[in-house]
Amino acid sequence: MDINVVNALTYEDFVKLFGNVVEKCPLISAAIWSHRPFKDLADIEAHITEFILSLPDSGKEGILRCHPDLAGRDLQSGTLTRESQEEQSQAGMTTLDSAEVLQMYRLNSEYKERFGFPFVICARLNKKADIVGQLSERLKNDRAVERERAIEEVKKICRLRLRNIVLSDIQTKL
Ligand SMILES: NC(=O)N[C@H]1NC(=O)NC1=O
Repeated sequence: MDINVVNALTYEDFVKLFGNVVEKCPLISAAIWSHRPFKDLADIEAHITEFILSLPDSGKEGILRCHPDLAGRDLQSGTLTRESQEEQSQAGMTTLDSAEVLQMYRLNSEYKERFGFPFVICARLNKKADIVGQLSERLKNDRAVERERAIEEVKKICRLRLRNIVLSDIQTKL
């Protein structure tokens, strides 16, 4: 994908294309559009990171709360975003047996009860066993540490989603 094509996009098309690089947070792409022209994809990523890190803790937690649970209700009812569906599928979350679904439900609930936001991890970079292990492990963190840890995962998810957009045909997404 040519960065000049991206830089020529209207904000409507830019948000349509990049609006879900951070799950259900199109506000972020709408905000960084004004930083055009971008040098390259890494520059877009840097602006997204800068925006996220500039938020107060409540804003960062708001971003986390826009994420669906792994193997949660949205997956069961088929209401995940296309990106999240692909990611959860790659991590093996769509083929859990009923005992594993129950285990995820319990751990996700415990996590949300403790922190007030859902457990977020870059599913593409983790297999099923790693996700369960990390979920149990990160439950031990204190809230501030865990908030930053989860935001790091949001950045990883964002990087891979951006890369996916570049590799695919821009026209098919507009
Ligand atoms: N809760 C959570 O981590 N959700 C996600 N992770 C990921 O890679 N895609 C998601 O939707």
